[in-house]
Amino acid sequence: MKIAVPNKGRLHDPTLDLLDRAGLGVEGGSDRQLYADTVDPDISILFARAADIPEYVADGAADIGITGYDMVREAGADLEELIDLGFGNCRIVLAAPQDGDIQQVYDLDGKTVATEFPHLAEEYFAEMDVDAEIVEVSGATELTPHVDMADAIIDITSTGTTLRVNRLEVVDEVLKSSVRLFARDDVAGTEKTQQVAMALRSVLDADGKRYLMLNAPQDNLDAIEEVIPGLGGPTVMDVEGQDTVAVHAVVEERHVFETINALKDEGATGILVTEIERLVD
Ligand SMILES: Nc1ncnc2c1ncn2[C@@H]1O[C@H](COP(=O)(O)OP(=O)(O)OP(=O)(O)O)[C@@H](O)[C@H]1O
Ligand SMILES: O=P(O)(O)OC[C@H]1O[C@H](OP(=O)(O)OP(=O)(O)O)[C@H](O)[C@@H]1O
Ligand SMILES: [Mg+2]
Repeated sequence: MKIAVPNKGRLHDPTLDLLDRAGLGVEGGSDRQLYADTVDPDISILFARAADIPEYVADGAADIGITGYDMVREAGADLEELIDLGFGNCRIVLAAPQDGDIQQVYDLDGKTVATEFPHLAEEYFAEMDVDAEIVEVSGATELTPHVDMADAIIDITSTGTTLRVNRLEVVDEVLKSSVRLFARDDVAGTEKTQQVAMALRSVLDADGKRYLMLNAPQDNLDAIEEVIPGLGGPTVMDVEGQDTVAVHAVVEERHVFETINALKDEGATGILVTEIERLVD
């Protein structure tokens, strides 16, 4: 099984970090390598440009891939989306100079739009029934309206800083994107793919959760259980030869502070809070 992973850019580090936390750490450095092994002998990594990953997976150079949804849509690749990995959140937007003539997409009939996403742009204007000329650029798209190359752009925004600095404003949203795990249809259902998906999901599920351990007086167990919020009932274990039970539970990080205070009030002792690396159901 080969997983295609961004070789550089902003998606590289978070992707390797996520694989590592999922127990699929990449062996050896990843600098400028094309292939790398993981700790699982059956799983290797193919490093590729984020934009090329959809095609590599579709063509069989890799089996599954991690990249932005925008990249998959731009490539027009027919891939199955398995998990939203929750990072690389951004929007592809139509943007035009602030206080200019372009107030809405329909103002672009007969006008020019610069973008690194010509395929998405074609689809978008076809859907809007607007006849705009699309100019493909390979970067610094935000400059083009100021050098009379284009009347508007279709580009990525997340914080909005780049648009603001370039005196552009959003006219319409074309696509919402985030980094996701994709698979070719014929491998989406295999056991190995499902195992990788489960491992990645277990890391996401553990995010923001804490493991709580404590000792509680046996006769106050009901009150103690009441205090521990949600996420499936706590695990209770007898402590031999004592009137005390050990209680373990998974708790949302944001509830830890109030929960500990409430537990103390109910007579809990030896309270331990630890991080959770993975949560497999
Ligand atoms: N500002 C951003 N905020 C959040 N996600 C982003 C942002 N810019 C890009 N992305 C996501 O990351 C993906 C890859 O962008 P990135 O800039 O890392 O690649 P790249 O431009 O090809 O890298 P490089 O220019 O170094 O080759 C995009 O397709 C998008 O899904
Ligand atoms: O809304 P913002 O938070 O400002 O982010 C948007 C910018 O981020 C990306 O560029 P990136 O930083 O990847 O540089 P690049 O053009 O070299 O890819 C994107 O192409 C935008 O220019
Ligand atoms: Mg970029």
